[in-house]
Amino acid sequence: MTARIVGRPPPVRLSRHLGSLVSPWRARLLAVGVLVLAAAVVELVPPLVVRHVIDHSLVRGNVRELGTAAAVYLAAATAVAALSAGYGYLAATVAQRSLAVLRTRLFSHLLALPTGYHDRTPVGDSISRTTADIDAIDDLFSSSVAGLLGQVVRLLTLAVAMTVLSPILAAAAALVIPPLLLVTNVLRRRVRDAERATRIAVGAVNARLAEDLSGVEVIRAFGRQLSFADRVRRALRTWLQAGNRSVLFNAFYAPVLGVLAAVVTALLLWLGGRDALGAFGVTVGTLTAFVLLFARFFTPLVNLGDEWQTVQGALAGAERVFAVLELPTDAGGPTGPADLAVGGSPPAAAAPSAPGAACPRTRPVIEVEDVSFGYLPGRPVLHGISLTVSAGQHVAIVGRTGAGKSSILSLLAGLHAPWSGRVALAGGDPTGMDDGTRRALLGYVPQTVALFSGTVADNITLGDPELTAEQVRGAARISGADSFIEALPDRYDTVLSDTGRGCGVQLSAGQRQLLALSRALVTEPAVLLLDEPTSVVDGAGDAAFRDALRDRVLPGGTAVLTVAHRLATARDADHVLVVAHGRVVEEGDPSSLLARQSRLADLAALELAGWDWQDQPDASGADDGRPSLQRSPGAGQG
Ligand SMILES: Nc1ncnc2c1ncn2[C@@H]1O[C@H](COP(=O)(O)OP(=O)(O)OP(=O)(O)O)[C@@H](O)[C@H]1O
Repeated sequence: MTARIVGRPPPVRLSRHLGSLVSPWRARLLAVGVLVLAAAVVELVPPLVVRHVIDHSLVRGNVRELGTAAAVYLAAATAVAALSAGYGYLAATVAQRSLAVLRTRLFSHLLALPTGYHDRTPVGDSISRTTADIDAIDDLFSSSVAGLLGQVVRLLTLAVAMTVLSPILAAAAALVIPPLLLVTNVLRRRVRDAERATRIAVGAVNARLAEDLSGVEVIRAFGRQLSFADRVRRALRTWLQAGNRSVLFNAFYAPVLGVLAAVVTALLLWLGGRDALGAFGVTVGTLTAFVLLFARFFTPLVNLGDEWQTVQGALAGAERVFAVLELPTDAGGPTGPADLAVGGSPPAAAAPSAPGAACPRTRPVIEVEDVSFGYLPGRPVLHGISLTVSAGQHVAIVGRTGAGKSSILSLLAGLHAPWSGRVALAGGDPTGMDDGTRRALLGYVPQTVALFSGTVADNITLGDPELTAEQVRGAARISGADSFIEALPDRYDTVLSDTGRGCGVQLSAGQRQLLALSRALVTEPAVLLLDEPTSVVDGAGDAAFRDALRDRVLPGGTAVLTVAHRLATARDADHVLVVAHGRVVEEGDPSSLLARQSRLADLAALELAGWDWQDQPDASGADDGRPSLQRSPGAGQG
């Protein structure tokens, strides 16, 4: 499945997403609305008190009412402050809770997205969406949303109050509306575009940082610090330019509104000064109160302008977050193995002591039937591949670099779906398995080992509490990891750093591979997919693992499919497939293949002579999988 983020979701989806995000906190939001409305209404009281003081107390010399007026003024102002604090607090709690949910939902969704999405999306970009883009929404939700809501309600109540106070003054003030709408619309679009560009630039910078920092050893070893720093500087410059555009457009908004407000206020005062309003019954007090209300009317507008950048940044961030959430995941409903467990036992419980004991010897556990597949449309890398592996059988795939060996394993691991043909593990589609079935059924060692922060045991169990210390040790003994783990400071409780960096203990590449093997073995799976699992383990370690596989894993009924790095692995297998250019070009049992003139025999002869057959790319298209003569560095003469 091709999962790509194309463009942005239509605005209606954005509001639907944001709505569904906060909907669990409807009651709190309702309380926020009520408090906002109450604050906006109470806020009308101070100007009306001023009008009363001018028209009734000062003009008529009735100073005794001033004390009451002052008390009402103070009470109203205090009530507004209290109500604002109340709705601000409630809105912030809704923001924090809903964004915590959003972060978790986004991360879970990222984990469930098709492998193809992660193949094409830099890790830094995904990190940027889960952190910086949600932070942008957080900025709006936590600190601004209640304020913004308050400003909008305040605008409406002030507009109503001004109209009620003096329709003629309100009509004069309404002259400000057309230029106001024009300015707002132009700046809104500009700031939104700039914020969108900013969010994309932040994603690009994060992607570059993640990539460069994970390759820091290469950069330093090759003396390329300056050039890589320059690449980051260029990405940062794009971010800065987008940010500057947003700030620039935003900076214009408040001053332009200030000028518009001043023009209308001056007009009102000018009309008042020429006594042009007396005919309409506009008193000095009404004019004063109106001007005060009008000034207040502009305060929320200016405040809205100040928050414009935050709002547009949050909307641009929300677009990127929801664009990912709208991508379909791989989980197409559990379609577990049809009848992995003979006699109906669940696969997890089927093999308490011997790996794969649940599978009958004769039926294929791994099935690949006439499969074609590619990562990019129109560029197939596998053509009509077929293979089967039965319980207790070991099949090895050999072939040169880029032949398509790992692609076969990744289809079987359910990381990709085939274009055509059928892939099945114990009769089930590996892309649709639920987690429990997958865990019971499949042990997979990919070519690149990923370790996570945590202890050695955590890395073997991947945090599965069902696995016992005895099972962990058992798996490590089979893989050969047990001996080096026992030598670590806290044995199985030794804390590892995720990538061999950081504060934990660092492992060698070979030790990491043995740990990955233990991880694959610990659930005693019915299927083992091993992609060059001992390629950087020394010869003795490789031989020990091959022995353990033969003596302790295969007899339990586990079906093993190995991409062989060394031909010794292929020799040990029950069946060998030679793959070239995405096709099976030869297959058979290794001893008969080696006994006659075959591609496997050619490869064996070359390996014996010290020629590295595997590291030669399978890209020329000219050969048919027969080895070319390339001597491996440091290899001895045969
Ligand atoms: N994630 C991917 N996206 C696009 N193309 C890919 C991807 N992974 C592999 N390919 C391409 O698919 C082809 C087969 O790759 P694959 O990794 O299956 O080969 P391989 O035989 O396992 O090679 P090696 O021995 O080097 O591991 C190669 O041409 C490679 O460029």
